Amino acid sequence: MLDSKLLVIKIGSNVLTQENGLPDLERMEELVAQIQELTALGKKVVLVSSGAVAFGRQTIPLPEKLNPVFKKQIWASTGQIRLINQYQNFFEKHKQPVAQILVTKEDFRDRKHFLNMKNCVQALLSQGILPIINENDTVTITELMFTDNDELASLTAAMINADTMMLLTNVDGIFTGNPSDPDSELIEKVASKMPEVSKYISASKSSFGRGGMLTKYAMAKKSADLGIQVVIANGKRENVLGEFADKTLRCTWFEPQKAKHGAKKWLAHGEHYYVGEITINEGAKSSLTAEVIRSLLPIGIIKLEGEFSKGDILLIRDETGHKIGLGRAEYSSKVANERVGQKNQKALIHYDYLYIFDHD
Ligand SMILES: Nc1ncnc2c1ncn2[C@@H]1O[C@H](COP(=O)(O)OP(=O)(O)O)[C@@H](O)[C@H]1O
Ligand SMILES: N[C@@H](CCC(=O)OP(=O)(O)O)C(=O)O
Repeated sequence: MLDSKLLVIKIGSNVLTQENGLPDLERMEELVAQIQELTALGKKVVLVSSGAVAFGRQTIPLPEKLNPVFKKQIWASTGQIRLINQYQNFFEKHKQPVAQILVTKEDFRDRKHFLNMKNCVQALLSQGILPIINENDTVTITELMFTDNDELASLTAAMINADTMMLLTNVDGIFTGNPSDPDSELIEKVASKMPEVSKYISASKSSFGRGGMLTKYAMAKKSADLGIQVVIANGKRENVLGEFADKTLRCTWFEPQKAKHGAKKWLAHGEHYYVGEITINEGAKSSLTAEVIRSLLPIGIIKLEGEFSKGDILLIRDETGHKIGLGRAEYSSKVANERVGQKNQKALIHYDYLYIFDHD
């Protein structure tokens, strides 16, 4: 494990609930105390916490047949108050001010929104205030939803250039089979050149979780590729954060790759957020996938689809339709359409705002 200065800690619903579904306030208070110990060591922490729905469900009984969307909205909106109140009470005992940030997927799509959010988190951290982030569950329904808070944590870690992301759940990490099966072993390290470990992961979830281990794995892998070390560990474990700081923690650790710079990290998560699509010719493809990557000029573009503005994310495909990367538009689709295929035109995607997918 590597040293850490700025970390995103994600706490899953299961960590904060007991088996009977009631909030596990003792655990929550413990984790708050441990976060304070990390802060005392000079580390900066951003918390991504689930638990709103689980806390709401406990206090607001609803008829079985009520529309599930309404149920989620009612439990999330009532539960989030309880969740954040508990955090505030526990952190107050350590004289630690906290802030609540509720976000949607839209906030990560638009680069201006994204930068506003990033600046806000940084401003809070610079004043010694601990941000607690959750999804704004009352307005995010279906396609507006994050897969789960593991995705939100991973976007947050990329946004603030965190060096570490910890996903705290109710198992010690990724096992070679069902974690409750005594023959299953914990996978302690995941490196980029290792064979896929996703084959071990079943779609089963713990009782109150949303995404399951598969999204945790996918998000951990993506973050590690961007240069962020990732730890999947058991948030129910005594002194989990202390052991992390001492580098003695039993967990699954994802080795980070060479760090990518900020804008590329934003783009790397843009696969679900692109507004337009461009198809490029073979010459442009070899130039973009070469060792020394160049900007994408209109001469290499064959086709443009969708209406986009300057700053929007575009998906890049080759002539066979294969997705090869993402980039940020330097100008609108209106201007781009006038320049397609032409020589001596300004790049539609600048090198600094280009993210090429790993190709096999
Ligand atoms: N190979 C595996 N190793 C570890 N956990 C697994 C594996 N396959 C499935 N899981 C399940 O993933 C669950 C954790 O994911 P999830 O329910 O989303 O938790 P959280 O609420 O903390 O986000 C574990 O409780 C476990 O049941
Ligand atoms: N935003 C939701 C959390 C959804 C979620 O991703 O839960 P989990 O899989 O436990 O991290 C809530 O606060 O209830």
